[in-house]
Amino acid sequence: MARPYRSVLYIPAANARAMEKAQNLPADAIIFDLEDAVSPTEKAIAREGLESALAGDYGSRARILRINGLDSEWGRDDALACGGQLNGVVDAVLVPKVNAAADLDLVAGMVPDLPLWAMMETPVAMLNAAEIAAHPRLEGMVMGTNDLAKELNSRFRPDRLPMQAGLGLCLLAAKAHGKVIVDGVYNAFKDDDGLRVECEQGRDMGFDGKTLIHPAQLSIANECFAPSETEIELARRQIDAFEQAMALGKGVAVVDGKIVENLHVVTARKTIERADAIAAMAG
Ligand SMILES: CC(C)(COP(=O)(O)OP(=O)(O)OC[C@H]1O[C@@H](n2cnc3c(N)ncnc32)[C@H](O)[C@@H]1OP(=O)(O)O)[C@@H](O)C(=O)NCCC(=O)NCCSC(=O)C[C@H](O)C(=O)O
Ligand SMILES: [Mg+2]
Repeated sequence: MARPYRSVLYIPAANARAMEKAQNLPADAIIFDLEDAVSPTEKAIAREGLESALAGDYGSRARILRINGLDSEWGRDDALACGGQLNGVVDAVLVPKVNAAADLDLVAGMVPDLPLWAMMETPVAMLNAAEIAAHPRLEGMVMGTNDLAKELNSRFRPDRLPMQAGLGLCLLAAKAHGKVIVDGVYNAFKDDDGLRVECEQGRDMGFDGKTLIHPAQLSIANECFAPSETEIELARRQIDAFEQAMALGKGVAVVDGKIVENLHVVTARKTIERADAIAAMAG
């Protein structure tokens, strides 16, 4: 059963209180951030505190550590820590500003045992999305829409029109290679309506979930990226109707006036699997 990634919460790795609090927050995954959310003066101290902080009880929440880039003065030590003392308390390593598959090779060499994730947040990464997604150590992609907007000199719009090309290229690449992909953050963390619009857009495009910056954003992401009761009920009826049609020697069923073929049953089964995985996580 695939693990859900509806809500992926960033926490600055220098914020001990927030890291402890997260052990009881309803996030599917947590990104402990050593990069942008931690000031240069705190980076080494934050890294040193992670071994005990991450050994806390995070339950079934995936613990993903975002390291600094290898071109920074901290990145190499971050990566070596993931391959050393943090191995065992980290579930995956998130590499910022990946431009090409070769960037992942460098981290893979320093972190032999953990799955890698890639921040997709530069124009060249959008153009190289297919080779990045194909990397054998890559488990998932995270859209970095703030950095991408900065690089593109694009504006933030509710419809995210300027982002669509990049989002689409990364989605296609992730899906083609069977990798997880989560959408970028919504900066206005007190604007629930705006967050919901962006979650629904990302969900409808095919993203697995959304990265978040504040606990107040969790419930909306969890709701939007989970199958609704109506969708689960429809999926069950589609499966039943198709099985009955097959038993009668037919290849097609009709539910609520719409055709149901084998491919729709595949989607219906995925809906039920997602609902079961979410229920298993909650239980
Ligand atoms: C945005 C914040 C700085 C706001 O913090 P604050 O003013 O402290 O918020 P609150 O007072 O409302 O906090 C209430 C309680 O919730 C806890 N809290 C806050 N944020 C988090 C969190 N992210 N995880 C867990 N817990 C959190 C506070 O500790 C309060 O607890 P209590 O004391 O018990 O009341 C802050 O939310 C924050 O720092 N968010 C994360 C920012 C971050 O990580 N940014 C970097 C990642 S985004 C990025 O880089 C995008 C990407 O790369 C791109 O390019 O797009
Ligand atoms: Mg970024």
